[in-house]
Amino acid sequence: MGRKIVVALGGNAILSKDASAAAQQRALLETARQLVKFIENGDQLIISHGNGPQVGNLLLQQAAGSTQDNPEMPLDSCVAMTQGTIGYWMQNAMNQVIRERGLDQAVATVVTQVEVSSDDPAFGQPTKPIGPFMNKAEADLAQKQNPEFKFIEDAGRGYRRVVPSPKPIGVIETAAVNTLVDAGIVPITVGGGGIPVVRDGNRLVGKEAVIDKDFASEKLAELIDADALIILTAVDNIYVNFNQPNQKKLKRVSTVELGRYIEQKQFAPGSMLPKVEAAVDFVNTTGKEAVVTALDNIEGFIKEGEGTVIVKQSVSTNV
Ligand SMILES: Nc1ncnc2c1ncn2[C@@H]1O[C@H](COP(=O)(O)OP(=O)(O)O)[C@@H](O)[C@H]1O
Ligand SMILES: NC(=O)OP(=O)(O)O
Repeated sequence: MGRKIVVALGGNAILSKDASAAAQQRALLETARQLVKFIENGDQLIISHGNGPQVGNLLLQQAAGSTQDNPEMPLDSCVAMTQGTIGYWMQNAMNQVIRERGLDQAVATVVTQVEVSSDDPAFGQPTKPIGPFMNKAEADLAQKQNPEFKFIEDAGRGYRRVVPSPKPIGVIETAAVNTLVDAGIVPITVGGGGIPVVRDGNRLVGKEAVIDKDFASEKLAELIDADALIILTAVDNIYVNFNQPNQKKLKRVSTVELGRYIEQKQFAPGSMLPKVEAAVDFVNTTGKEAVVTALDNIEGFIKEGEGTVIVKQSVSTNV
Protein backbone atom coordinates (compact mmCIF):
# COMPACT_ATOMS: atom_id res chain seq x y z
CA MET A 1 0.00 0.00 0.00
CA GLY A 2 1.21 3.52 -0.82
CA ARG A 3 1.05 6.50 1.50
CA LYS A 4 -2.27 6.67 3.34
CA ILE A 5 -3.54 10.18 2.62
CA VAL A 6 -6.70 11.83 3.97
CA VAL A 7 -7.79 14.53 1.51
CA ALA A 8 -10.34 17.10 2.73
CA LEU A 9 -12.16 18.89 -0.10
CA GLY A 10 -13.14 22.55 0.22
CA GLY A 11 -16.29 24.22 -1.04
CA ASN A 12 -14.93 25.12 -4.48
CA ALA A 13 -14.49 21.40 -5.22
CA ILE A 14 -18.28 20.99 -5.23
CA LEU A 15 -20.20 24.24 -5.51
CA SER A 16 -19.38 27.68 -6.90
CA LYS A 17 -22.44 29.71 -7.94
CA ASP A 18 -24.84 27.22 -9.50
CA ALA A 19 -26.40 25.04 -6.76
CA SER A 20 -28.14 22.66 -9.18
CA ALA A 21 -27.33 18.95 -8.90
CA ALA A 22 -26.00 18.98 -12.48
CA ALA A 23 -23.57 21.84 -11.78
CA GLN A 24 -22.31 20.26 -8.55
CA GLN A 25 -21.83 16.95 -10.36
CA ARG A 26 -19.87 18.72 -13.13
CA ALA A 27 -17.64 20.37 -10.50
CA LEU A 28 -17.06 17.03 -8.81
CA LEU A 29 -16.08 15.45 -12.12
CA GLU A 30 -13.28 18.03 -12.42
CA THR A 31 -12.39 17.38 -8.77
CA ALA A 32 -12.21 13.64 -9.45
CA ARG A 33 -9.87 14.32 -12.40
CA GLN A 34 -7.50 15.99 -9.93
CA LEU A 35 -7.89 13.43 -7.12
CA VAL A 36 -7.20 10.47 -9.40
CA LYS A 37 -3.60 11.76 -9.65
CA PHE A 38 -3.04 10.51 -6.09
CA ILE A 39 -4.23 7.05 -7.12
CA GLU A 40 -1.97 7.12 -10.20
CA ASN A 41 0.86 8.11 -7.85
CA GLY A 42 0.25 4.91 -5.87
CA ASP A 43 -1.25 6.63 -2.80
CA GLN A 44 -4.12 5.15 -0.78
CA LEU A 45 -6.74 7.91 -0.76
CA ILE A 46 -9.36 8.62 1.88
CA ILE A 47 -11.70 11.42 0.75
CA SER A 48 -13.67 13.82 2.94
CA HIS A 49 -15.64 16.92 1.97
CA GLY A 50 -17.67 19.85 3.28
CA ASN A 51 -21.43 20.40 3.10
CA GLY A 52 -21.94 23.93 4.47
CA PRO A 53 -23.68 25.43 1.41
CA GLN A 54 -25.65 22.24 0.68
CA VAL A 55 -26.97 21.60 4.19
CA GLY A 56 -28.03 25.24 4.55
CA ASN A 57 -29.83 25.09 1.19
CA LEU A 58 -31.54 21.85 2.22
CA LEU A 59 -32.79 23.44 5.46
CA LEU A 60 -34.29 26.29 3.42
CA GLN A 61 -36.01 23.81 1.09
CA GLN A 62 -37.33 21.87 4.08
CA ALA A 63 -38.71 25.02 5.69
CA ALA A 64 -40.36 26.12 2.44
CA GLY A 65 -42.03 22.78 1.66
CA SER A 66 -42.95 21.26 5.02
CA THR A 67 -46.49 20.50 6.17
CA GLN A 68 -47.88 18.87 9.30
CA ASP A 69 -47.92 15.48 7.53
CA ASN A 70 -44.56 16.04 5.88
CA PRO A 71 -42.45 17.71 8.56
CA GLU A 72 -39.00 19.27 8.32
CA MET A 73 -36.14 16.91 9.17
CA PRO A 74 -33.77 17.86 12.01
CA LEU A 75 -30.28 19.13 11.22
CA ASP A 76 -28.50 15.82 11.96
CA SER A 77 -30.75 14.09 9.39
CA CYS A 78 -30.07 16.91 6.91
CA VAL A 79 -26.32 16.41 7.43
CA ALA A 80 -26.86 12.70 6.69
CA MET A 81 -28.83 13.56 3.53
CA THR A 82 -26.15 15.91 2.19
CA GLN A 83 -23.42 13.43 3.15
CA GLY A 84 -25.23 10.77 1.14
CA THR A 85 -25.94 13.02 -1.84
CA ILE A 86 -22.43 14.44 -2.12
CA GLY A 87 -20.98 10.96 -1.51
CA TYR A 88 -23.08 9.61 -4.39
CA TRP A 89 -21.97 12.43 -6.71
CA MET A 90 -18.34 11.99 -5.64
CA GLN A 91 -18.18 8.21 -6.06
CA ASN A 92 -20.06 8.45 -9.37
CA ALA A 93 -17.52 11.03 -10.62
CA MET A 94 -14.58 8.97 -9.34
CA ASN A 95 -15.99 5.85 -11.05
CA GLN A 96 -16.15 7.72 -14.38
CA VAL A 97 -12.60 9.09 -14.14
CA ILE A 98 -11.22 5.75 -12.96
CA ARG A 99 -12.71 4.14 -16.09
CA GLU A 100 -11.45 6.97 -18.33
CA ARG A 101 -7.92 6.46 -16.97
CA GLY A 102 -8.10 2.67 -17.32
CA LEU A 103 -7.56 2.13 -13.59
CA ASP A 104 -8.81 -0.71 -11.41
CA GLN A 105 -10.02 1.05 -8.26
CA ALA A 106 -13.16 0.72 -6.14
CA VAL A 107 -14.68 3.69 -4.27
CA ALA A 108 -17.38 3.59 -1.58
CA THR A 109 -19.16 6.19 0.54
CA VAL A 110 -19.53 5.46 4.23
CA VAL A 111 -22.43 7.10 6.08
CA THR A 112 -20.31 8.34 8.97
CA GLN A 113 -21.32 9.41 12.46
CA VAL A 114 -18.89 11.58 14.40
CA GLU A 115 -19.00 11.67 18.17
CA VAL A 116 -19.14 15.01 19.93
CA SER A 117 -19.56 15.91 23.60
CA SER A 118 -22.97 17.02 24.82
CA ASP A 119 -21.04 19.41 27.09
CA ASP A 120 -19.31 21.10 24.16
CA PRO A 121 -19.75 24.85 24.70
CA ALA A 122 -20.32 25.17 20.94
CA PHE A 123 -23.93 24.04 21.45
CA GLY A 124 -24.68 27.35 23.12
CA GLN A 125 -22.65 29.42 20.69
CA PRO A 126 -23.37 28.94 16.95
CA THR A 127 -20.31 29.70 14.77
CA LYS A 128 -20.50 27.47 11.67
CA PRO A 129 -21.71 29.34 8.55
CA ILE A 130 -24.07 27.33 6.34
CA GLY A 131 -26.26 27.96 3.30
CA PRO A 132 -26.24 30.85 0.86
CA PHE A 133 -24.48 34.18 1.26
CA MET A 134 -26.85 37.14 1.76
CA ASN A 135 -26.47 40.90 1.59
CA LYS A 136 -27.24 42.95 4.70
CA ALA A 137 -30.89 43.61 3.75
CA GLU A 138 -31.52 39.90 3.03
CA ALA A 139 -29.87 38.92 6.31
CA ASP A 140 -31.94 41.47 8.26
CA LEU A 141 -35.14 40.08 6.70
CA ALA A 142 -34.13 36.47 7.41
CA GLN A 143 -33.39 37.45 11.03
CA LYS A 144 -36.81 39.08 11.37
CA GLN A 145 -38.52 35.99 9.97
CA ASN A 146 -36.44 33.62 12.15
CA PRO A 147 -35.71 35.36 15.46
CA GLU A 148 -34.25 32.12 16.89
CA PHE A 149 -31.53 31.92 14.19
CA LYS A 150 -28.15 33.67 14.30
CA PHE A 151 -26.52 35.32 11.27
CA ILE A 152 -22.96 36.61 10.94
CA GLU A 153 -20.76 38.31 8.40
CA ASP A 154 -18.62 35.46 6.94
CA ALA A 155 -14.99 36.43 6.32
CA GLY A 156 -15.85 39.47 4.16
CA ARG A 157 -17.98 37.42 1.75
CA GLY A 158 -21.52 38.29 2.90
CA TYR A 159 -23.94 37.24 5.65
CA ARG A 160 -24.81 33.62 6.49
CA ARG A 161 -26.74 31.68 9.07
CA VAL A 162 -24.55 30.03 11.71
CA VAL A 163 -25.23 26.82 13.64
CA PRO A 164 -23.40 25.08 16.51
CA SER A 165 -20.18 23.33 15.50
CA PRO A 166 -18.90 21.04 18.27
CA LYS A 167 -15.41 19.55 18.05
CA PRO A 168 -15.18 15.91 16.89
CA ILE A 169 -13.94 13.50 19.57
CA GLY A 170 -14.34 10.19 17.73
CA VAL A 171 -15.43 8.62 14.44
CA ILE A 172 -17.96 5.82 14.98
CA GLU A 173 -17.25 4.08 11.66
CA THR A 174 -13.44 4.06 12.04
CA ALA A 175 -13.25 0.24 11.87
CA ALA A 176 -15.32 0.18 8.67
CA VAL A 177 -13.07 2.83 7.08
CA ASN A 178 -9.95 0.86 8.10
CA THR A 179 -11.43 -2.30 6.55
CA LEU A 180 -12.05 -0.48 3.25
CA VAL A 181 -8.53 1.01 3.32
CA ASP A 182 -6.97 -2.41 4.04
CA ALA A 183 -8.92 -3.80 1.07
CA GLY A 184 -7.50 -1.04 -1.16
CA ILE A 185 -10.89 0.65 -1.57
CA VAL A 186 -11.11 4.46 -1.53
CA PRO A 187 -13.57 5.51 1.21
CA ILE A 188 -15.49 8.76 1.07
CA THR A 189 -16.11 9.47 4.74
CA VAL A 190 -16.78 12.10 7.43
CA GLY A 191 -18.57 14.04 4.68
CA GLY A 192 -19.91 17.36 5.92
CA GLY A 193 -17.85 16.83 9.06
CA GLY A 194 -19.84 13.67 9.83
CA ILE A 195 -23.27 13.32 11.42
CA PRO A 196 -22.91 14.74 14.96
CA VAL A 197 -23.90 12.21 17.64
CA VAL A 198 -23.53 11.99 21.41
CA ARG A 199 -23.41 8.81 23.49
CA ASP A 200 -26.35 8.01 25.74
CA GLY A 201 -25.75 4.54 27.18
CA ASN A 202 -25.98 2.16 24.20
CA ARG A 203 -27.55 4.82 22.01
CA LEU A 204 -25.95 7.32 19.70
CA VAL A 205 -28.19 10.35 19.57
CA GLY A 206 -28.06 12.82 16.68
CA LYS A 207 -27.48 16.48 17.54
CA GLU A 208 -28.49 19.64 15.68
CA ALA A 209 -25.07 20.85 14.58
CA VAL A 210 -22.60 20.87 11.69
CA ILE A 211 -19.06 19.73 12.48
CA ASP A 212 -16.23 21.46 10.66
CA LYS A 213 -14.97 19.06 7.98
CA ASP A 214 -11.34 20.11 8.50
CA PHE A 215 -11.50 19.10 12.18
CA ALA A 216 -13.39 15.88 11.40
CA SER A 217 -10.85 14.99 8.69
CA GLU A 218 -8.05 15.64 11.17
CA LYS A 219 -9.65 13.36 13.78
CA LEU A 220 -10.17 10.61 11.20
CA ALA A 221 -6.58 10.95 9.91
CA GLU A 222 -5.32 10.46 13.48
CA LEU A 223 -7.59 7.48 14.14
CA ILE A 224 -6.69 5.59 10.96
CA ASP A 225 -2.99 6.37 11.36
CA ALA A 226 -2.78 8.29 8.08
CA ASP A 227 0.61 9.34 6.73
CA ALA A 228 -0.61 12.79 5.73
CA LEU A 229 -3.58 15.14 5.95
CA ILE A 230 -4.08 17.23 2.82
CA ILE A 231 -6.56 20.10 2.94
CA LEU A 232 -7.58 21.28 -0.53
CA THR A 233 -9.09 24.72 -0.94
CA ALA A 234 -9.12 27.65 -3.41
CA VAL A 235 -5.65 29.06 -2.62
CA ASP A 236 -2.28 27.52 -3.52
CA ASN A 237 -0.77 28.28 -0.10
CA ILE A 238 -1.39 29.70 3.33
CA TYR A 239 -0.28 33.34 3.43
CA VAL A 240 0.77 35.77 6.12
CA ASN A 241 -0.72 39.27 5.54
CA PHE A 242 -3.08 37.60 3.05
CA ASN A 243 -4.25 39.87 0.20
CA GLN A 244 -2.03 42.75 1.36
CA PRO A 245 0.90 44.19 -0.61
CA ASN A 246 3.35 42.56 1.85
CA GLN A 247 1.71 39.10 1.79
CA LYS A 248 4.11 36.20 2.38
CA LYS A 249 3.58 32.72 0.99
CA LEU A 250 4.21 29.95 3.52
CA LYS A 251 5.91 27.00 1.83
CA ARG A 252 7.29 24.88 4.67
CA VAL A 253 6.30 25.98 8.12
CA SER A 254 6.52 24.59 11.65
CA THR A 255 3.53 24.30 13.93
CA VAL A 256 5.28 26.69 16.34
CA GLU A 257 5.58 29.38 13.66
CA LEU A 258 1.93 28.84 12.66
CA GLY A 259 0.95 29.16 16.33
CA ARG A 260 2.51 32.63 16.37
CA TYR A 261 0.55 33.63 13.25
CA ILE A 262 -2.67 32.32 14.84
CA GLU A 263 -2.00 34.60 17.83
CA GLN A 264 -1.50 37.50 15.40
CA LYS A 265 -4.96 36.69 13.91
CA GLN A 266 -3.50 36.11 10.44
CA PHE A 267 -6.21 33.59 9.53
CA ALA A 268 -9.90 34.39 9.09
CA PRO A 269 -12.18 32.45 11.50
CA GLY A 270 -14.56 30.19 9.57
CA SER A 271 -12.27 30.05 6.52
CA MET A 272 -8.48 29.61 6.83
CA LEU A 273 -8.29 29.39 10.64
CA PRO A 274 -9.93 25.93 11.04
CA LYS A 275 -7.67 24.55 8.29
CA VAL A 276 -4.55 25.84 10.03
CA GLU A 277 -5.76 24.59 13.44
CA ALA A 278 -6.62 21.15 12.03
CA ALA A 279 -3.24 20.90 10.30
CA VAL A 280 -1.39 21.96 13.46
CA ASP A 281 -3.35 19.42 15.57
CA PHE A 282 -2.56 16.59 13.14
CA VAL A 283 1.16 17.39 12.98
CA ASN A 284 1.54 17.93 16.74
CA THR A 285 -0.38 14.73 17.58
CA THR A 286 1.18 12.41 15.01
CA GLY A 287 4.52 13.97 14.06
CA LYS A 288 3.49 13.49 10.42
CA GLU A 289 2.93 16.22 7.85
CA ALA A 290 -0.11 18.20 6.81
CA VAL A 291 -0.52 20.19 3.60
CA VAL A 292 -2.80 23.05 2.61
CA THR A 293 -2.97 23.73 -1.11
CA ALA A 294 -5.33 24.24 -4.04
CA LEU A 295 -7.26 21.45 -5.69
CA ASP A 296 -5.72 22.32 -9.06
CA ASN A 297 -2.25 22.20 -7.50
CA ILE A 298 -2.30 18.45 -6.78
CA GLU A 299 0.12 17.70 -9.58
CA GLY A 300 2.47 20.45 -8.32
CA PHE A 301 2.25 18.96 -4.84
CA ILE A 302 2.90 15.39 -5.98
CA LYS A 303 5.78 16.28 -8.33
CA GLU A 304 7.37 19.33 -6.70
CA GLY A 305 6.05 19.37 -3.12
CA GLU A 306 4.19 22.64 -3.82
CA GLY A 307 1.65 24.05 -1.34
CA THR A 308 2.11 24.86 2.33
CA VAL A 309 3.68 21.88 4.08
CA ILE A 310 3.23 21.94 7.85
CA VAL A 311 5.78 20.04 9.89
CA LYS A 312 6.79 19.79 13.54
CA GLN A 313 10.15 21.46 13.00
CA SER A 314 11.31 23.26 9.91
CA VAL A 315 13.90 25.46 8.36
CA SER A 316 11.93 28.43 7.06
CA THR A 317 11.81 28.63 3.25
CA ASN A 318 9.04 31.18 3.07
CA VAL A 319 9.07 34.21 0.78
N1 LIG B 1 -4.05 33.84 5.65
C1 LIG B 1 -4.70 33.30 4.61
N2 LIG B 1 -4.03 32.61 3.67
C2 LIG B 1 -4.68 32.06 2.61
N3 LIG B 1 -6.02 32.13 2.44
C3 LIG B 1 -6.75 32.79 3.36
C4 LIG B 1 -6.13 33.40 4.49
N4 LIG B 1 -7.11 33.98 5.23
C5 LIG B 1 -8.26 33.75 4.61
N5 LIG B 1 -8.06 33.04 3.47
C6 LIG B 1 -9.17 32.62 2.59
O1 LIG B 1 -9.65 31.40 3.09
C7 LIG B 1 -10.16 30.64 1.99
C8 LIG B 1 -10.35 29.19 2.40
O2 LIG B 1 -11.50 29.10 3.24
P1 LIG B 1 -12.90 28.60 2.71
O3 LIG B 1 -13.15 29.14 1.33
O4 LIG B 1 -13.89 28.88 3.76
O5 LIG B 1 -12.60 27.07 2.69
P2 LIG B 1 -13.17 25.81 1.88
O6 LIG B 1 -12.24 25.64 0.70
O7 LIG B 1 -13.06 24.69 2.86
O8 LIG B 1 -14.59 26.12 1.49
C9 LIG B 1 -9.15 30.87 0.92
O9 LIG B 1 -9.61 30.60 -0.38
C10 LIG B 1 -8.81 32.37 1.11
O10 LIG B 1 -9.65 33.16 0.31
N1 LIG C 1 -19.10 20.77 7.30
C1 LIG C 1 -18.25 21.70 6.75
O1 LIG C 1 -17.21 22.05 7.32
O2 LIG C 1 -18.64 22.20 5.52
P1 LIG C 1 -17.94 23.36 4.67
O3 LIG C 1 -16.48 23.01 4.58
O4 LIG C 1 -18.63 23.32 3.33
O5 LIG C 1 -18.17 24.64 5.41
